[in-house]
Parts: sequence; C-alpha cells; structure tokens
Amino acid sequence: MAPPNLMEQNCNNYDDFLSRPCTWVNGPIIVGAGPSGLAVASGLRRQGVPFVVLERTDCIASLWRRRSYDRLKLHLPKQFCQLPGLPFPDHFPEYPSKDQFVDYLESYAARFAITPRFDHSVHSAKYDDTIGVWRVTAVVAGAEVAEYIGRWLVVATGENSEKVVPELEGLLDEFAGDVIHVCDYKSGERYRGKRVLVVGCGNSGMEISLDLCDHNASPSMVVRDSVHVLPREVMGKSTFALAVLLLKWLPLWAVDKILLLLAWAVLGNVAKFGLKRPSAGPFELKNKQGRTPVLDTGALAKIKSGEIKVVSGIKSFSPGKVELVDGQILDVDSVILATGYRSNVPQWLQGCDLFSKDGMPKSPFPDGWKGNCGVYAVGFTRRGLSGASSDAVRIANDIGMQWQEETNLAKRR
Ligand SMILES: Cc1cc2nc3c(=O)[nH]c(=O)nc-3n(C[C@H](O)[C@H](O)[C@H](O)COP(=O)(O)OP(=O)(O)OC[C@H]3O[C@@H](n4cnc5c(N)ncnc54)[C@H](O)[C@@H]3O)c2cc1C
Ligand SMILES: NC(=O)C1=CN([C@@H]2O[C@H](COP(=O)(O)OP(=O)(O)OC[C@H]3O[C@@H](n4cnc5c(N)ncnc54)[C@H](OP(=O)(O)O)[C@@H]3O)[C@@H](O)[C@H]2O)C=CC1
Ligand SMILES: O=C(O)C(=O)Cc1c[nH]c2ccccc12
Repeated sequence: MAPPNLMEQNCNNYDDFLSRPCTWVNGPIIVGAGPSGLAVASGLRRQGVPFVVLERTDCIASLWRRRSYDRLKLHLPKQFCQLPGLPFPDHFPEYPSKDQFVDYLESYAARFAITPRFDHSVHSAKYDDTIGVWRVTAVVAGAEVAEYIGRWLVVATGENSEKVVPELEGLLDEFAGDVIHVCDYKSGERYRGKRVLVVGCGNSGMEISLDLCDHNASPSMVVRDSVHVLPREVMGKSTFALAVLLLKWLPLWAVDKILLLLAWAVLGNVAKFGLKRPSAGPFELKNKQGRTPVLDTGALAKIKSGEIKVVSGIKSFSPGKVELVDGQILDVDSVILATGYRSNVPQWLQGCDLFSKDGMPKSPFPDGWKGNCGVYAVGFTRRGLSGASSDAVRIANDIGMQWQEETNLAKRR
C-alpha cells in the first residue's frame, strides 16, 4: 500500500494497463456525488482520510438539480433529511424546496472541501485479488477512459440512478403523441389544455397530476393495482414523524394499523375513488419491497373533485388513444411515465457479493452497508435520506478506523 502522505500517484506500472491514465487513490474511491456520496466524504474529511469522488454528471446532487420537477419539496420534515455534520439553516421551512436542498448540499460540499471529479461515468469496478485493490474505470467526458485504483470502494450511485420504462404495447410505435419519463418533467406549463395520461401513482405520479391540474391540463392517472395514500400531516403534525415516534414502542404492524386509522379519519375511504389499499401496511411495504406510501400534498382533493381521473391498468396504445384493461378507451395527447427508478449497480460492479441482481444490497437495513474486500454501499436502504445518513456514518467510521491503524503502523515502521 502507498504511504498515507501520498494522496495520489500516477502508476502506469501494470502491464495490461500501460496505455490508460491510471491514478492510485490513497483512500476510498466514492462513486456518486449525491447526498449519500457527500455524506460519506464529509465523515472521511472529518477524520483526515483522503478520498476521491467520481460523478457521471457535471454537478453534485444531479437527481435534485436535473432530474426532478420544479415544485418538488422534501416530503419528510427537515430533521429527517439533513446530512451528518451540518444541520439545515434555521430559516429553512419544515419542508425545504428542492432549490433550498440543493443550496444546502452545495454548502455541505464546500464546508467539507468535497470536490468531485465530474463527467466521470464509472462503467466498471472489479476487485483485483492478486494485489488486493479495486480497479475502477470511468469514461471521462464521454470519451477517454481513466482508471482509479484503491483499497476501498464506496458505492453511492443511489436507488434512483436509472428510470424504469415499462414495455407498453403500441406506446413507442403506434401512439403518435409525446412521451416522457417524469425525470424529464419540469412543470405543467407546456401541457395547458392537453389530455395527459400519467402512468403510475407513486409520489411522482400523484404530484405531477396535481401540477397538471394547476396548469389547466386534464390528467388521467393510471392505478394498475393498489396504493397507500397517507395524509402528510395529522392535526398539524407530520405523519412520518408520528410513525417514527410510535415505532420506538410498538411493532411495525401496530404502527401501520394506527396510521391506517388516522388516514381513514382524515382522508375517508379512498377506495371509493379508485385508490384501493394494498393488503400489507404502508411501512411494512416500504421496508420489505421499497414501495413508498404516497404522502398527500393535495392530489387527493383533485381526485375527489374529479379533476384528476383515476383509471385502470393499460392494455395498449393506438394513434392518439389508449385502451385500458377495463375496456375503456381514452383520447390522449401526451403520456408521462411516472413508473419509478432502479439502481444501475449491476451494470458496472463486477464480482461483488454485497449486491443482488436488482442492484440493491442482499442484506436488508441496517446490515447492507459493508461487503468483503473493502466494498461499501451507502443510500440503498429504502429509507430515504435518513437511511443514507445512517449508512454514511457507519462507513466513514469503519474506514476511518482502518485508516488510523494503518497510519499508526506506517509511523512505527
Ligand atoms: C423525486 C424524488 C424525491 C425524493 N424525495 C425524498 C425526500 O423528500 N426525503 C427523503 O428522505 N428521500 C427522498 N428521496 C429519496 C432519494 O433517494 C434521496 O433523496 C437521495 O437523492 C438519494 O441520494 P443518493 O446520493 O443515494 O442518490 P442520488 O441522489 O441519485 O445520487 C447518486 C449520484 O450518483 C451518480 N451516478 C450514478 N451512476 C453513476 C456512475 N456509474 N458513475 C458515476 N456517477 C454515477 C448520479 O449522477 C448521482 O449524482 C427522493 C427521491 C426522488 C426520486
Ligand atoms: N419528496 C417528494 O415529494 C417526492 C418523493 N419521491 C420519492 O421518489 C421515489 C420514486 O417515486 P416515484 O417516481 O413515484 O416511483 P415509485 O416507484 O414510487 O412508483 C412507481 C409507480 O409506477 C407504477 N408502475 C410501474 N410500472 C407500471 C406499469 N407498467 N403500468 C402501470 N403502472 C406502473 C407503480 O405501480 P405498482 O405500485 O403497481 O408497481 C407505481 O405506482 C419514491 O421513493 C418517492 O417517495 C417522488 C416524488 C416526490
Ligand atoms: O421519499 C422517499 O423515497 C423516502 O424513501 C423517504 C421515506 C422513507 N421512509 C418513508 C416512509 C413513508 C414515506 C416516505 C419515506
């Protein structure tokens, strides 16, 4: 291993990689500069451990900056969304806007002197057991390939790194209107007066349907099966905060029962409006399958008033039309796929026992953060930003301890 005072060295001394720029990283290689990558980096910085952050885009927090709609706010109260080592400014509201969250992340990166290498899209990471190091290759600015080599690899590419685009019969070849995924939706402005089919009824599908109404478009939202809608607040108190409090004393199933009673008292019987509830409770589903309950920010009122139409699953598309599984045929100008996201880890991480085929850690929270041979996963907990923070603290401490031991050994030598 290189001595700790040498942060990086060019190392063109491996026979098979002679032609490629190659950097020895004397510390962890962190892939991804979203909240998770930044949170690990800040913990390492505080312990004096050097690191390199590789980010495929040209900015930090690209999900929040580039791939989300204008009206987006954090939907959990701010105390559940701040990262370790720096609280939100006091003047931030209970639910900060996405611009405020991005500003916070910028000051977070500045405070901990985190300067990612932008335009570095990691396309392979492999453990080389002949010398006990990770070899990470990245496409730099779409062309050149650079290699980074180091003892530790921190996977921080997120649960939402790729959009899910389902194969829907006729959508790409028959339907002639415009089709986008919600990650490219900014506002309803360009949909004024249009009939829009919103596919998916998670937090994204619900909120953009509301946004479309606010811009005088006519949304129909596809609910193919079931969905849990909860009020964001009950009597002025955050439903999520209440659940976290109750979980200190009660089992999950009991907390779910209480939440459903409260939801019924506040929202009424939502099944009447086409929003059938799953048989498993909202937090059970979130923890086991990662299906996030909808925290209502106003869409439900529009569903009740009929401004957002709830429709059944899709059978097929034809020019300007969609046929639904219940036989209904709708005229549609545009389609917005709010069909979710997936991890991209299987595309680039090779030979690693930490992740399963779906790109999520094999062990559920809180045990999925560490694998063999110096690999770590941050932000794959299905618990949003608070789960990412909890992983990040564990990872930074674990690497910090190893770093300390090795530094002391090196000093004694
Ligand atoms: C619309 C939306 C709203 C959300 N709202 C909340 C909320 O209110 N509260 C909450 O707790 N959670 C929320 N979440 C959950 C969300 O997962 C977190 O907010 C958070 O952004 C996750 O951080 P992350 O760093 O793990 O992933 P990301 O923010 O996705 O960051 C991952 C980074 O890795 C980069 N990357 C990916 N692949 C590569 C590669 N191969 N090479 C190099 N770089 C790569 C990406 O460009 C990105 O910058 C929301 C999610 C979405 C989609
Ligand atoms: N801060 C905030 O306010 C917001 C937070 N978020 C978060 O971002 C994450 C992603 O949310 P979101 O983008 O809503 O994605 P989700 O994965 O939560 O929801 C995807 C939706 O698409 C549906 N779907 C998928 N495939 C099809 C298909 N072929 N036909 C019909 N429906 C389909 C799913 O239905 P089914 O359940 O039947 O599979 C589900 O309703 C979540 O964790 C969410 O909480 C998102 C927006 C706002
Ligand atoms: O918004 C998200 O994606 C989150 O993961 C935040 C979150 C974690 N646990 C929850 C339970 C109910 C609603 C949102 C969340």
